[in-house]
Amino acid sequence: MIDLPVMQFPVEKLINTARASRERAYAPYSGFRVGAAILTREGRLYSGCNIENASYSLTVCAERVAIYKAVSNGERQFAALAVIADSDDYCTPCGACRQVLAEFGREIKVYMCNRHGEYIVKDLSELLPLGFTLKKQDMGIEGGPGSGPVRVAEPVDR
Ligand SMILES: O=c1ccn([C@H]2C[C@H](O)[C@@H](CO)O2)c(=O)[nH]1
Ligand SMILES: [Zn+2]
Repeated sequence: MIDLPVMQFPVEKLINTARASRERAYAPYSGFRVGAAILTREGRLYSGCNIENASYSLTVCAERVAIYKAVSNGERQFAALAVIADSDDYCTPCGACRQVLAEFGREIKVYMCNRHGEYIVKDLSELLPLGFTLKKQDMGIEGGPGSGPVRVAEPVDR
């Protein structure tokens, strides 16, 4: 793996990719259009936009769309994520997206942008202190999550 340090990658390119994806946001209910982009440690980019739904709760954030696109293309190692909305405020990822991102590492840089492309940047570990993880011993298997047979939950007595 090349493990491109994030500082070697132009942050503007990451943010511009997120901004371009925002143009494809499907947000007829909130009108709040969001774009995201995630950078792999080998330097590949995946983008996402928010996709809303008439049932509201099925809405998916731009960040998770980007993460899921990347992971479904075989990516697991991430350097940075950018998120941008059409707002003067910095767009910060929701708790669900922080947790989903944390599945793939705590050292990921998160660029939270305003409409002008200005940003604040923090490590995911700062955005999600004490986030939930399964320890090896919780899974009852050697390698931790993903490396062994799936444990099926016991049915609950009613
Ligand atoms: O970081 C965020 C915050 C909100 N949204 C979306 C969800 C919903 O479609 C709309 C309003 O919350 O913005 C994102 O995609 N990312
Ligand atoms: Zn979210």
